[in-house]
Amino acid sequence: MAALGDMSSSGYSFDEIQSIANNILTFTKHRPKVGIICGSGLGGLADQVDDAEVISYDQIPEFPVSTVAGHAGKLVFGYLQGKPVVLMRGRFHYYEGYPMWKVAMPVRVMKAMGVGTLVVTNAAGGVNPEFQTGDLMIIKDHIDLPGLTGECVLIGRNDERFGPRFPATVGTYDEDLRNLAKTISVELGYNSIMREGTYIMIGGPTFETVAESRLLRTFGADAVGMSTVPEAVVAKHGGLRVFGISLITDMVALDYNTTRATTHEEVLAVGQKRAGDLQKIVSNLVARMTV
Ligand SMILES: O=P(O)(O)O[C@H]1O[C@H](CO)[C@@H](O)[C@H]1O
Ligand SMILES: Nc1nc2[nH]cnc2c(=O)[nH]1
Repeated sequence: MAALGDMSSSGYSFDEIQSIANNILTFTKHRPKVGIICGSGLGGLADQVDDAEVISYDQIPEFPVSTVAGHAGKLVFGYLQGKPVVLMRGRFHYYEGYPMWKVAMPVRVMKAMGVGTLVVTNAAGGVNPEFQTGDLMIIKDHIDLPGLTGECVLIGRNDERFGPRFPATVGTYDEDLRNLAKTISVELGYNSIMREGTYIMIGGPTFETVAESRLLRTFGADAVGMSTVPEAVVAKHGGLRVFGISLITDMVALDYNTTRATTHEEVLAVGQKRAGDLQKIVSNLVARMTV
């Protein structure tokens, strides 16, 4: 194998991704069909995985490590509601200093392991003034702010085996899965907290100023965070079905008459309090999706 990461701007080659996936599969008997990426403080879903086999990221030579509180840095293989899954307890963020391709590299590894559906979860700030802390938002669409300004995850040489040079991103978030999640949330009595909207990715790690929050609202964003979009873009590029859901952990400040400032501790605390609702939706969704 060539030195890993030779193509520094575009990441691991197709063969390298295949080899990383094959290496990981030697640690587990499971063969996942659904990949789930857990957002900040939302890794508790892993406790519901049956027959779990856990691999630390630091056991996998080519994997980055999680450096953010609330991201444990483990791959969890097993069955969720009878479906073979792999969960990432801990994702990688651009602000940790990883190049964008590396942030989303695990999605290609998941695909190489046989995953056909990606579920992404995150903690996000509410930008839509009608939202409240603790709401859940099905992601209907996203705004790739880094991508629009030259930091798209697909920058670099393209290997058509990963996907086309100029991929469409319309319809990234699968409509059938979104409808199924809406049905499930009604059945579970979550309609009063369930929203649907547009997630905007900022690079972070700074939380938004008031002026920036106003700008994000003007752009049409309903929720803001520092993740998810590169993963969803790489998944769509590779032909995966994608479902995304945000837990609104705080409301951004849209006026200057506030002394309130978002902290990561607050994000984790709300995550701890409300993660159960998000986990119920995701586990019921996985139970009822075809794989
Ligand atoms: O998107 P996840 O990983 O849930 O994390 C969110 O929470 C952190 C900020 O508190 C940021 O990393 C933001 O993106
Ligand atoms: N305001 C805000 N809240 C968050 N909660 C989780 N991520 C974010 C973010 O990027 N901004």
